[in-house]
Amino acid sequence: MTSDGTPTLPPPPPLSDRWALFLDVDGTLVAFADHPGRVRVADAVLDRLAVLEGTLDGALALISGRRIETLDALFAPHRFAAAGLHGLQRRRVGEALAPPATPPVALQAVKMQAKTLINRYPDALLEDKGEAMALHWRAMPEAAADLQAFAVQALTRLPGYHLQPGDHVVELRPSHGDKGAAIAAFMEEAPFQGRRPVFIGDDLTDEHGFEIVNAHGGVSVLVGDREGTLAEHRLADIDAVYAWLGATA
Ligand SMILES: O=P(O)(O)OC[C@H]1O[C@H](O[C@H]2O[C@H](CO)[C@@H](O)[C@H](O)[C@H]2O)[C@H](O)[C@@H](O)[C@@H]1O
Repeated sequence: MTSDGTPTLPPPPPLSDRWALFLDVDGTLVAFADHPGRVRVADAVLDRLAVLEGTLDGALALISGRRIETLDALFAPHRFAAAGLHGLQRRRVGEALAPPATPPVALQAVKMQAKTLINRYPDALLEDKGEAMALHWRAMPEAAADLQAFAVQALTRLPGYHLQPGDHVVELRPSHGDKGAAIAAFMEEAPFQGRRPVFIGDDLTDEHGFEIVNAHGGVSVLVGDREGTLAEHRLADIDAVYAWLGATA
């Protein structure tokens, strides 16, 4: 039972090779670190994902807030099917990645102002993701209020943009697309089409994915114990994800 009195969610059923597997990255496949560049995917996890991609006939995709270019570096030498920037980017397996879009001039100005603000908080971080940007305070929680207020104010100068709250982070990203839309698009195509989707994620942005997967009669899995989720199953932590995937990290 959670603190608000709702029943604890059950664990997901065992993975079937007839399913389509969609995986969030930070907080699901990799443990959090103070800096986005300091995470690492364990070799055992990489190896297991490569095996699963084969047993699922290619129906495996990473669904992340990071850019796909960053995912390719993290998961090298593998290049999995992926959605990046919370669904703004999407790449099928074996496909070349579309060149990055030019960020709007207004976003460049916001990034410059964010740099000035970040200078007051040496352990906070501006992550420049091209068309999107993230303000991180994991290593400096006292910066949270100022960074969130800055993002709310900056949003008024960014038509077509959306404020994406996350785990010790607030992001400004183009409003079109989300993780659910990316999963739905994969489900329209081989090798995902006709399979039962399963999506595992931990953060608020993953709720879009849970909603779509539920609508497809799939298996939605929250990592951790956040309240108010649409997920119908739960794994306690990253180690439980590894165990469910059959990866020994
Ligand atoms: O959708 P995800 O794959 O979960 O990506 C969400 C964001 O993850 C990264 O930030 C988070 O992880 C960092 C590294 O552990 C951590 O320092 C930060 O506090 C977390 O919010 C990434 O930096 C973002 O770009 C992603 O959108």
